[in-house]
Amino acid sequence: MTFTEKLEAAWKNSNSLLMVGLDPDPNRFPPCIQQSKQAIFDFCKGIIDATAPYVCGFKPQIAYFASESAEEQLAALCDYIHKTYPHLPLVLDSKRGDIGTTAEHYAKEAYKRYQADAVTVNPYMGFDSIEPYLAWQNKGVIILCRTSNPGGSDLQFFESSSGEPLYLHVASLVAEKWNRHGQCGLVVGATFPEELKKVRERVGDDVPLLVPGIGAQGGDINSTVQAGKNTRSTGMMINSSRAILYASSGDDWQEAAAAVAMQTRDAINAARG
Ligand SMILES: O=C(O)c1cc(=O)[nH]c(=O)n1[C@@H]1O[C@H](COP(=O)(O)O)[C@@H](O)[C@H]1O
Repeated sequence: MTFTEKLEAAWKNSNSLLMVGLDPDPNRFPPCIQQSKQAIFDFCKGIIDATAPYVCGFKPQIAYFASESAEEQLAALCDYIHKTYPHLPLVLDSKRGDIGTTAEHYAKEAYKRYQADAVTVNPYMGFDSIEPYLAWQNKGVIILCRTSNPGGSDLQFFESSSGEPLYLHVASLVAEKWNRHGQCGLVVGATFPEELKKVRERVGDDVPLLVPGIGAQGGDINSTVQAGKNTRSTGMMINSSRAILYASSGDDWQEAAAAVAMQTRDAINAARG
């Protein structure tokens, strides 16, 4: 099964476009978790089990694991997700970008070491920095396009001689040239619904969009869904990390995370119509 097929099945069978981001910050763990020798694994496993019924997938952000020398815990979590929730896509958020020979190792890191179904990458170095990921034909490559952060406008709005902003140029390159075997997706922030709409119009129904920026970053769910959904009312992995992970710092942290995940999923589904 390819990443795209797994994602389509997850949208359908889970009836959800919500992706839960795993950004474990030990400073924000509930006290009951903090003493554990593998607190990062235990916290993320608790979040995964609490929110699995409401999501179309999970998105671990590698920096939160690597900064705590917890790569082994990340690998164990990825293994846990695949064994316990084999139907849910795992998107490793690592935003790698380098020359081809190095990118081959970044691809192996994502798809072999961490068993990711897809990985986020930075397109700044162009196609030969993306091509090594495409060699893994069943895997997904989610390419940064119009990011959710304010600073994204510093470069992504830069206009080419034809007057087209860079983020739309990236969208066209991906949809028309780079998207071999239907492997590619794009990252577009929920904080920029106008641009999200333009990207969807540019790429059509079949390029999945990873859409961070609701919850903690303040993106509006209804605007996001109206702008980014495809004609099948799917097409998006709408990410929420902090709003779900840290819904409560008390003993009820799992129940609170589950409640926010369910509410978010339901709000997204209400907007899908
Ligand atoms: O690639 C990403 O997931 C990503 C792209 C982007 O433009 N903005 C963005 O916030 N993200 C990630 O989404 C997560 C933040 O989610 P929140 O905690 O819900 O704001 C972090 O892991 C970010 O790295």
